[in-house]
Amino acid sequence: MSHTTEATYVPIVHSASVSIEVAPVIQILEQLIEAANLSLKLQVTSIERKLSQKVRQQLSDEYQRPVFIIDDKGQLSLLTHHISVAPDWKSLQRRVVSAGRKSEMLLQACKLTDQSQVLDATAGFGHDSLILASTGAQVTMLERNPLMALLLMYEQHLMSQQANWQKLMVRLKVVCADSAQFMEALSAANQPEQEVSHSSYDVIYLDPMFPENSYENAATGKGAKVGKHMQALHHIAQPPDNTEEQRLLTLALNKVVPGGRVVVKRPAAAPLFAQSNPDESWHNDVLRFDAYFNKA
Ligand SMILES: C[S@@+](CC[C@H](N)C(=O)[O-])C[C@H]1O[C@@H](n2cnc3c(N)ncnc32)[C@H](O)[C@@H]1O
Repeated sequence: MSHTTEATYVPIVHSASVSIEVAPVIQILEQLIEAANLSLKLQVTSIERKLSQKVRQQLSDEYQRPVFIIDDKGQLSLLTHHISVAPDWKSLQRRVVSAGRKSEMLLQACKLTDQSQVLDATAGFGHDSLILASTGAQVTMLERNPLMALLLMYEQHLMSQQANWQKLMVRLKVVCADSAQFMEALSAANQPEQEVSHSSYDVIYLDPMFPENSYENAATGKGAKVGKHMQALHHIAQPPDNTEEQRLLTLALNKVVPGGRVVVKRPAAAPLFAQSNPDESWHNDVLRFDAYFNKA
């Protein structure tokens, strides 16, 4: 999707004593920004201090907006509101390997084969995309926040260098786009070819933001604490309102093949997405996956 908006300047901070070479990291990020036409411009800053937790908090307060940091091992993270997070796909290795056994509720709900084409319409840190792609399915990952999209693209680039991740990496495609606009444009003649290889998908997956307290049990007020990744996202992404939910569900149902499905992830006790009753639902104490079938 091409961006005509003015580029956002993003600080990217590293310690002067970092033990890796920073220039190649910046070069790759700039290449990714250019190739995906992201509306971002990096402002590289080297600081004398090490990036300890205290220094990260100071940087967060100083900038008052999301900042990229490159830590002393060369890892790229997004720092926002004192929290620094990275996709860290390696940490999912065990789940990715065992996901083939369909032990994941996400996969029970999505019912994929190695021929499936999936659209993850709310990619975030890409964790669910990895589980989806572990089945052999092809996954197009949509992320509308350009900082998050760049984090995903960089992670995919890094993991593609690892021999045991390469097969999985080629099944993922990260696109920086608003998913409603992307789905609307799927059948439009003017959609740039490099971003769209399909006019419809077997499964469209939605994991939209929800209010931070949605995991709480309505009766007791207690519940699962939101993880660090979600805490960070709550500072940079908003939950959809009812109109946006309706739009996303309607578009998604129109863009799955007959017999295909739209799967929506929700906190277990959250209200129905777009106030629509699912055709089937899977849940545990924390999460719910609601599936809507294209019965055409
Ligand atoms: C709850 S997170 C998804 C987490 C993801 N499932 C994972 O496993 O990491 C939602 C993400 O979707 C993105 N998002 C929300 N609405 C979107 C939309 N309409 N189009 C594209 N991305 C969207 C947000 O910026 C955020 O990064």
